[in-house]
Amino acid sequence: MIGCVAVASGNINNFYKLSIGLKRANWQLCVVCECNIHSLINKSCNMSKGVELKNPNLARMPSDYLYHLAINVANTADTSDIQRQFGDVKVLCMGGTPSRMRELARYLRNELGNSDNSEPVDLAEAGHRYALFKEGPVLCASHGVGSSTASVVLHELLKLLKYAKCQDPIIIRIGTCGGVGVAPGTVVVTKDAYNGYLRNEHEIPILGKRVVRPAQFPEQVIQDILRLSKRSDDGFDTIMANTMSSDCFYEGQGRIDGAVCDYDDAAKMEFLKEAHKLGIRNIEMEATMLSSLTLQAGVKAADICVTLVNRLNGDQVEITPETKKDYEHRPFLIVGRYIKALLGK
Ligand SMILES: O=P(O)(O)O[C@@H]1C[C@H](O)[C@@H](CO)O1
Ligand SMILES: O=c1cc[nH]c(=O)[nH]1
Repeated sequence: MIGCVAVASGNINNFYKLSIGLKRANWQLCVVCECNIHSLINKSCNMSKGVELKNPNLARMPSDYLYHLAINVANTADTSDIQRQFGDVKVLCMGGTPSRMRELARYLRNELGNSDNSEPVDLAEAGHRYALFKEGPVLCASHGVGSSTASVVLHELLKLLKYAKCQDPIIIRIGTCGGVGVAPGTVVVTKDAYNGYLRNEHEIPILGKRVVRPAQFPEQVIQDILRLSKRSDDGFDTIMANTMSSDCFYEGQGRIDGAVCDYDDAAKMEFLKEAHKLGIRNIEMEATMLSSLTLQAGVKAADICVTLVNRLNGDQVEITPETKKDYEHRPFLIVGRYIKALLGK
């Protein structure tokens, strides 16, 4: 019955997304009322409270060692110690480098009115892979470069949020990217995430099979973020757009300045223009995985990235360290405001 609604609309893509969504929750009522994938995502987000991960195996594990974070959940039946340490978390911020995440933790400390002057403590230091800082109800975690490193820490952080019984947490990536037809320094809040085949989906091999999952971010969150950003106040544009995510910074993003390249500049430009036609205004390396994994987990998420270069004009990131620092700070402003509004500060 529900399948008929989507097929009759003539949009197979939506039908496929709905059928995946239906596996995740009882959405019958929503589908009858409205057959729009974005409103469904938003409704699914509004419905969840604690983090209910759809992995039945977790319930059978007496303990769980979050290996890359070096955090031990010694007793999954009684996680009171984890709840004491992380139970108040409302926002998980993620970004590539440990130093930027430390910087963000410092910035948010100030914004949230905490006068503590001590150095933020890396709670995942013993894992020697990622950095994890906590500033009140905000976690700031580094994820490395690309979906493969980011997905490892995201799986573990989602489990941490579940064990800590965090209520309605949101995960926000704060990153850098290449722009497609927008001025460097523009902040892009991702709507739909496209993979390197220019498909709005996340594709991964699982058990030897090609698994394809939807890759969108909840529009309500995007609108809330955009409402708090104005060019006249900020001095830069913050826009909603689609994002392409690649598994490689060089060939995967159509650069001609990698160690190898067997296409020419014209082919690169044709590809970038094709991406632009799809509403893609930035290219980074995590959005499809982040949107897809958080959708599967039923946790709200957003991706806020500043463009360092306009790829229609070139491949090299040539901005000065000062400009880079200034640009990297822009998503901090946006996310800081959003977090303050979320926490009612
Ligand atoms: O969050 P960051 O700025 O590290 O993310 C982008 C996407 C890749 O991970 C990396 C490539 O330089 O930067
Ligand atoms: O062009 C760019 C710049 C930053 N990060 C990317 O992934 N691509």
